[in-house]
Amino acid sequence: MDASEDELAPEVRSILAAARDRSGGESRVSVDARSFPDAVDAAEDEGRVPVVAEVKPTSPTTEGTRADDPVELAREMVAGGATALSVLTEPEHFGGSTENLRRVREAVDVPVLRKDFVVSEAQLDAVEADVVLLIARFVGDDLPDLLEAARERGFQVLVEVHDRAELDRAVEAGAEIIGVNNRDLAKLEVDLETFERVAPHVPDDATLLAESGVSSVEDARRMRAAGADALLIGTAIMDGDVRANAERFTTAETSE
Ligand SMILES: O=P(O)(O)OC[C@@H](O)[C@@H](O)c1c[nH]c2ccccc12
Repeated sequence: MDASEDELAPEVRSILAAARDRSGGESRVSVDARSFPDAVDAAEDEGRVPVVAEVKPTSPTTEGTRADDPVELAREMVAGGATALSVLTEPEHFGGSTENLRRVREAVDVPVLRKDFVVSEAQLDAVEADVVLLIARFVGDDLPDLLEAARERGFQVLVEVHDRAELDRAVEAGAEIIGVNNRDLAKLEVDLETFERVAPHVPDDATLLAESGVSSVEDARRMRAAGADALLIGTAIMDGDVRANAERFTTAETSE
């Protein structure tokens, strides 16, 4: 463990340790990806706020587990206007699975993001997805190689950053889809100012996501005003009627 890992919340250290032990797929995947930037543009043209709705059965910061069929939840989210979906595949801390992702991607026609803690090339082969997440803080110096390895397989790549230094590394590596995570992985606390601080430095041609902590229509408007092309929303959509929740956020700029 390097020095910066000492600063991570214990839950996050446990997630990372588990991620390092996880095996990859049996053979190399080749993905015919649905374009995420095009889906974002289409939503925008139709007057909807581009929302990536997340199927997240549980998390270290959520109470309880939602046991509903992920496919049902996914369909409801799309019916509520979601532009894309994010599906947790991390099994031990988020209740996810690669099987959930496979089934969801088969059931909907929007782009689907694989939400996991991928730290090695072989893990990219665990399941097909339209977009795969790489977390700058966790992949460290391997970011350029993993980005390249993911693209060779046909994935689009969402690179998650939390501060200016990580953003610079993402841009340097050639990231085209960038997410600023409002949740600090050291303390697990959410602060929407994180996005506001980092967003002005993101190149204009990147597709920019605000991730985590968007819990109200006001938060959604605030992130959009700060430059978010799309919002990644989990808890606030998973809690209650997912269709109505998704609709509330996708219409945040056209409702009262
Ligand atoms: O539930 P929230 O606060 O709306 O957050 C969603 C998403 O941003 C969060 O689940 C997340 C952001 N980055 C991650 C990395 C791995 C697992 C999960 C995440």
